[in-house]
Amino acid sequence: MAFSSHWSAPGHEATSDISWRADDVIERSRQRSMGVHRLDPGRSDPPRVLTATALQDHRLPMEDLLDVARSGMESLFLQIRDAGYVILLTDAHGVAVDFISNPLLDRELRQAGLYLGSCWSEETEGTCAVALANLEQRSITVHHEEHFRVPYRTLSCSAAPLLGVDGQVQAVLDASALYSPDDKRSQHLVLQMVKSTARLIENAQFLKQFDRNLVLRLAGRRDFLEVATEGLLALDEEGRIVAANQAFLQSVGRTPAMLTGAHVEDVFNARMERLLGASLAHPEPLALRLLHSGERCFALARGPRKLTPVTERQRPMLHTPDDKALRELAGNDASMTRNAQQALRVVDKGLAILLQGESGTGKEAFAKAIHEASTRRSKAFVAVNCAAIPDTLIESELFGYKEGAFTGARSKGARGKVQQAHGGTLFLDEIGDMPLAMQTRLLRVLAEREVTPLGSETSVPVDIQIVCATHRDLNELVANGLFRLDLFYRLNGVTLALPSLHERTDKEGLIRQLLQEEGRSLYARAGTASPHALAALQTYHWPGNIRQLKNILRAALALSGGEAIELEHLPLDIQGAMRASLPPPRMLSIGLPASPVDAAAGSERDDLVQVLRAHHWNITHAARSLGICRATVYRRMQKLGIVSPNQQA
Ligand SMILES: Nc1ncnc2c1ncn2[C@@H]1O[C@H](COP(=O)(O)OP(=O)(O)OP(=O)(O)O)[C@@H](O)[C@H]1O
Repeated sequence: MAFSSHWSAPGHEATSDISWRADDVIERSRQRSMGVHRLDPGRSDPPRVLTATALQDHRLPMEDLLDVARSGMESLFLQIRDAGYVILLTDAHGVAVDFISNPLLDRELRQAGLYLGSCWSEETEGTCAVALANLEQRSITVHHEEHFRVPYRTLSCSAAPLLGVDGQVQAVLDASALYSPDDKRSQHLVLQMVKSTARLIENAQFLKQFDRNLVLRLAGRRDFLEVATEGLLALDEEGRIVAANQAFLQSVGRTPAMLTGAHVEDVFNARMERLLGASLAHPEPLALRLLHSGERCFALARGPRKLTPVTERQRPMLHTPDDKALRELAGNDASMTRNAQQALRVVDKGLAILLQGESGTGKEAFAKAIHEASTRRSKAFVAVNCAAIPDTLIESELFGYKEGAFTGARSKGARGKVQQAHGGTLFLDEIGDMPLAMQTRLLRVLAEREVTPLGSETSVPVDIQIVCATHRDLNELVANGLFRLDLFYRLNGVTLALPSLHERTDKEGLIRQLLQEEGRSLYARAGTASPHALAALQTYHWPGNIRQLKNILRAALALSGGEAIELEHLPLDIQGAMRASLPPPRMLSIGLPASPVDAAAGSERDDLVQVLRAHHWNITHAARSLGICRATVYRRMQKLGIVSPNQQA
């Protein structure tokens, strides 16, 4: 097969490979859907849609690709949106990790399973384009009745795999329409567009991945070399092949394993010095010949990206993630630790971060800690509570206004919060409460990275990290038309769910830490609490989360005059919760005191029972909270006749 004719084809697939026929592939998949996966074609429910957190687990490993793929998806969407297409990018498991659509069709698309987070695999959905592009590593259209499941039989879906340099499917790009003509040939052009966008994304990803290598851009035709690269080869400084893109591998009929490590001089009739020389001088196409076939091709060499040498003076300016604040907030809680780790992975990647959690769970504190961990930490952290600003003021507050835009007290003009956050972080709290008109303006700022103050004709460039927070379910707001879907995509680059205080597994440590901090701030010494008071604080359900805990500790320390907090210094509902949580003593103890002489022992026993109960009878934890060793707790339990519930008959 001629090398150059290969490369002049729109995609890199071997189109003349007669063993591959889409109809056969679809038929085999339909048989598997029935016989192997045992699916019911008439089932009416749409595909499963992952929760925001589960979706994040699929998005995180693909961060780099998502970034590059976004541009390709947007340009494809612009070309075919008016024909009613939506664009999906799925990972290798068929999970839609990115999605672009017309928000007006949102409800209908969701019902059809075309949605962010939907799962398209042959095992669960039967024959569909995403699954087949993935399984067959080919581009394919699955049209109307070809879908296995009845609910999808109005859809037309064209999908192409994105292959990594190892030849494995990294993702699948798909364009789907809810309605289309019956004739499948109407989809031919769309399939070609999906295919060439997939190639563009693969190549852009390749160039990004190997920006520190010498890269040869190859094409069969000299004239198109600069505008339509086909083959890509990354070389190390000695001229060995580090990676090749799929188009090159297909053209020379090699697998990645066969080519990796080979020397470029064993592949082309060119000396490495000549290639290097070409990359350093101005880029002139080089005419090369492939040694194995004698075919001619043309190459442009791109030199490795120059790394700016680091001088001693510059070094302190370099970013080393400062995770101290995030670590402190995470404490010893597993889900907070995971949140902090994820935040550190995405910081400075240009992704918006969405924090979800009840009021007082520390969303703003977490947003500040993200700012501290970023390269932006020396710039402003600007917080805006979207729920607290009246609708009439929010526009000028966020975007600012030009002198003369208003009369009276506001006649002078002001920079909005977006501009104030330039170079730093903008924290948009209660984003779910932002009015729809403002959402549109915010979307424009995020897309165009510039802001136009009210009354002004000129826009100002802005560079901001966005962190948003909400206690509301944005998915539900989107479904009810109260939140723009496209803004939702822009904002939830990463979603982190902050646990409520009663869910935290390190509550005791957190209480002690805050007690110390509040004591130091009020009386310049660490605050303490009696075992009773500590147990009560741990038992309470804390509807107001950390903010409520801080306030109560502060008030209790004030009432105790800086001495150890006792139960009586705590609000009645906390005292009450403690008592209500105690089971009747009869259930817990044997050998009740028989005489008044034993009254003191009785109260000692009650105290110990309370602490044990607060720690769910975990002796280690109870011992730690009392500041004594486990053996002492056991000894006291024995002496006072306390038997833990799981040892009672
Ligand atoms: N892990 C933590 N350790 C210590 N203090 C914390 C922690 N998390 C939050 N706080 C403190 O708790 C209080 C409430 O936190 P914050 O204002 O960040 O909550 P929020 O979720 O943004 O609340 P809202 O939704 O009501 O705006 C603040 O005083 C904050 O400093």
